[in-house]
Amino acid sequence: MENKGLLQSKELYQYILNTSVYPRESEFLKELRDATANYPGALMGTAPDAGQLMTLLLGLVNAKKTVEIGVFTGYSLLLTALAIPEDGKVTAIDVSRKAYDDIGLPIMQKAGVEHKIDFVESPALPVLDKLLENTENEGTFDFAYVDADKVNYWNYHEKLLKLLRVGGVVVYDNTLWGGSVAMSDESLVPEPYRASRRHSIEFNKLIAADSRIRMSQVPVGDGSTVCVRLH
Ligand SMILES: C[S@@+](CC[C@H](N)C(=O)[O-])C[C@H]1O[C@@H](n2cnc3c(N)ncnc32)[C@H](O)[C@@H]1O
Ligand SMILES: O=c1cc(-c2ccc(O)cc2)oc2c(O)c(O)ccc12
Repeated sequence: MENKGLLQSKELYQYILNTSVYPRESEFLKELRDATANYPGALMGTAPDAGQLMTLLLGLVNAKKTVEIGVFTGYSLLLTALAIPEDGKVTAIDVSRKAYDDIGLPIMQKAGVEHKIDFVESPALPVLDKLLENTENEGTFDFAYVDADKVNYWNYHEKLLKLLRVGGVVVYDNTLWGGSVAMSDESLVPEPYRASRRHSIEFNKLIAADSRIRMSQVPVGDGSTVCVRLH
């Protein structure tokens, strides 16, 4: 497979996938990953090692009510739906449901988890605002996953902290943005990474200074920042 990781060698990343990730990956997740491989934008899918960390965290917090921003074909959505209980719910938000309908939905149905998914086709900010309009939603979400437009990560963070319960977890994907966040010379940054890079750098600074959360920057996949709401 192509090197989607940030480690010192492709071989080391492949070793981790082959030894620790793929043997434990659900057959439905593998099917979705394989089906996504030839779909336009395939590189955007959540990396399987980052997905495995999400599954671990969903279990640790006994996640039942969750929200996801950025679905694409649905790798992270499927692992969430598989991890939550039968009466759990994931509100899945994406500006377009085409990739989900083309690839993910039939696999969700086969996996028997479609009933746990509430897909909302919309930009995410107004959906979060709508959730917050209903004060009963405040502090009730166990888990959130953000894997969409980098420019809005901080806006998502402010709203998600209101929706999460104390002890709830939010995971932000792509926070190392292909390693570009640490490149001192802008001209060395590959063109596709340039536009979002400064947003990721700014977000990483803000989140590291946020006293409302406990956090860890984990170098799985393209960088996952794991945050726990403290109070
Ligand atoms: C990196 S992909 C998500 C990958 C997905 N988590 C997975 O595991 O395959 C990013 C997605 O975010 C969506 N997106 C971009 N901007 C958005 C916004 N403002 N609100 C909601 N979704 C958005 C895109 O349509 C795209 O499908
Ligand atoms: O172009 C990308 C690439 C990724 C990406 C890179 C490496 C990984 O291990 C995982 C994902 O993610 C993207 C993304 O989340 C996005 O919103 C746009 C583009 C890309």
